[in-house]
Amino acid sequence: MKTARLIYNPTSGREQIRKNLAYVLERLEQAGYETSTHATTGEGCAKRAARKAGENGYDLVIAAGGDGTIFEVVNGLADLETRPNLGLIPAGTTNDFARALRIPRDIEKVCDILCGGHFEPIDIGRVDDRYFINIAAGGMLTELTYEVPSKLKTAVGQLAYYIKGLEKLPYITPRKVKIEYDGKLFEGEIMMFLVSNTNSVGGFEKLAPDASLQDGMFDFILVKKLSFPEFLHLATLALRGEHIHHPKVMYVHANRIKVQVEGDMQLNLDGEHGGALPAEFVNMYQHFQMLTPKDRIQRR
Ligand SMILES: Nc1ncnc2c1ncn2[C@@H]1O[C@H](COP(=O)(O)OP(=O)(O)OP(=O)(O)O)[C@@H](O)[C@H]1O
Repeated sequence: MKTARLIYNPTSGREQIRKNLAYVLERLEQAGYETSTHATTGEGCAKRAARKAGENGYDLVIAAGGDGTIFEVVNGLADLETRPNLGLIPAGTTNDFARALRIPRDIEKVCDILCGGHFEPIDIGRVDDRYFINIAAGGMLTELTYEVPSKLKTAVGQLAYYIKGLEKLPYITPRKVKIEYDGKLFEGEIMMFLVSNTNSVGGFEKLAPDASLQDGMFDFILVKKLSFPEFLHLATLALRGEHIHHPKVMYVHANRIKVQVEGDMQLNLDGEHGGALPAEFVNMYQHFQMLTPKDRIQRR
């Protein structure tokens, strides 16, 4: 019999996951998995539980929660020589990664995917000894994902990010950077940068419109210095995926990106605080096998 470890965050999103546990376990059993569960208790718990599951030889590790839970699970497993397959139950507020993989929130459909046996290889990103699955970002507004209080997210969902964002807009200033990417160089003042592994970031589905999870490349987006009205215009273009043609935006594909900054800039990794820059981002080609919908359209 195959073995699965279901690691879930009982506080994710609107706290639905616990109610669905019995159903999920029954479906996994029918699909031939002997499954055990682990409820996380706080920061770092999902990472430790995933690591242990990997070391104990589980065939499948399922992360149930928001992007933060998946981030921890991936970080617990990524540097193991033999890694279990990954499954995902989206139960967070934004669920960018699940959205990128076209994994719905409906629990029956999620179980169809978990039990369907359709695996796809996926890339992940590495920064020093840490990993990310969705996005690494620095600069303007990128700190929002970990500054928004969990209670506010539970109450109003994604709107919480926009409320906090408006509060911060007047305090934003550009930063001087030196960026090396696949042998090329950019030097100048920027508002923000995004190193994206998927096309779905912060609830914007078209922020990195060409991103593929299987090509060994990041979509690298850089927003150069701009005025407040220019920024607002850019934000509206971003909703339609048209920002990449804006003259103040640089959009390239790269496998390895090194960012150095003058002064302080904090790093955001998959929505969590990732320390301060400088940093080097490396794409780890098809590092995991992941359960995905059979009819998912593959890019590039
Ligand atoms: N039992 C718990 N009580 C409080 N916090 C927890 C618990 N278990 C995990 N956490 C914290 O929750 C964070 C991850 O939350 P998660 O991403 O799953 O949900 P979310 O914040 O609702 O969703 P999203 O990231 O999509 O906005 C973890 O990094 C961890 O610090």
